[in-house]
Amino acid sequence: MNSLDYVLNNIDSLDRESMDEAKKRLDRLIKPVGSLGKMEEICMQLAGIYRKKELDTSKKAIIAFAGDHGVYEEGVAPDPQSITYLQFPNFTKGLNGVGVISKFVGADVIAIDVGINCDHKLDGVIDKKIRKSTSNMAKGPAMSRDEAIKSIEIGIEAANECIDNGYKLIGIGEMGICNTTPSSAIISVIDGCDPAEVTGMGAGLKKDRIKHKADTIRKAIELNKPNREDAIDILSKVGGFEIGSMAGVILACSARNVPVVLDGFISYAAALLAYTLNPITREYMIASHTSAEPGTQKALDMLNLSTVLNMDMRLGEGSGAALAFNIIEASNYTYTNMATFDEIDMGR
Ligand SMILES: O=C(O)c1ccc[n+]([C@@H]2O[C@H](COP(=O)([O-])O)[C@@H](O)[C@H]2O)c1
Ligand SMILES: Cc1cc2nc[nH]c2cc1C
Repeated sequence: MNSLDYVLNNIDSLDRESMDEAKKRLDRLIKPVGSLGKMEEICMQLAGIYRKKELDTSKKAIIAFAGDHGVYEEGVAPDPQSITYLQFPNFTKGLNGVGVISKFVGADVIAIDVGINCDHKLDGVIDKKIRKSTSNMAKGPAMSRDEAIKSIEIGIEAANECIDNGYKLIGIGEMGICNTTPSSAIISVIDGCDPAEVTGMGAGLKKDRIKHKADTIRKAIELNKPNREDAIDILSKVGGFEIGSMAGVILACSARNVPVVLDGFISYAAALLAYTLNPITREYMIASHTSAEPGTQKALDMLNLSTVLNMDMRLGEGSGAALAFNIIEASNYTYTNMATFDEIDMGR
């Protein structure tokens, strides 16, 4: 049930009949046909995912993973690596961006350490540490193939546990100083573009260091030669533990008929890995917001997804996914509670 092979073999396309039923209801609501725009698309997608026209998005969670990155030593991130372990416990205390927004929207946050570079136990954090940080991808593969699969299976297990506990809407989040570097690498490999096209400031890298960051990514790709058609190869050579786990959540949600809400730039890299493993997964994704990181549009284009919100956010953590929960729930509430032309005489 938690194995990658099992999940990959159990992902089906959305249920067209339920989507058609939802569309029929949407077209009977007292409004011009299609006038609720993306709210309507979301409701039809939810109906296709849940395989029924009655939608329940009330119990929701952000599953966030944290890990550190060996490539940090190349000077590609602006902040001390210790921020990863200092910030992660704040996720479940309602103190940081994702914590506060989740509190506001009534979502739970689950925080899982898959590779933070610290030895001590972190308050409110589930310990699934694979290793204290990946290896430096500018010098060799970031992780072994077995570790890559393990990172995905940790994500699958976490999502399955949430779904067993009744969660109906799941968002993905992350924390990892330096993780825009492997994210840009993954997006560049899958797109086939030069890393410079998809590399940006991350958490605030100075403009004159961005070229060095792109050069480092190019060096890592040239050295490791990831196969762009093999997601496990890409993850193991230029990825990160938390990125693999986020991909695992996407795969499990797709196999269990639960919508999965993407967050920012790092989540797009995870989504592209899941999509490369099984393209049907994109039908289960809701892209919450357009990250300010360059490379965003390329990633979203490859996934053929458009975002719910455009807020110039680049915090990560799951903050954008949590914020979009409100829009998704409002869409469902409107679809469920608006009157229809059959119920009210509107002269037609
Ligand atoms: O979500 C995004 O689009 C996003 C864009 C830039 C940075 N971040 C966050 O900042 C960290 C990575 O930035 P960096 O510069 O250290 O690679 C990591 O903890 C992410 O959560 C997140
Ligand atoms: C404080 C801080 C919080 C973050 N949350 C996600 N990435 C981050 C990076 C920093 C530096």
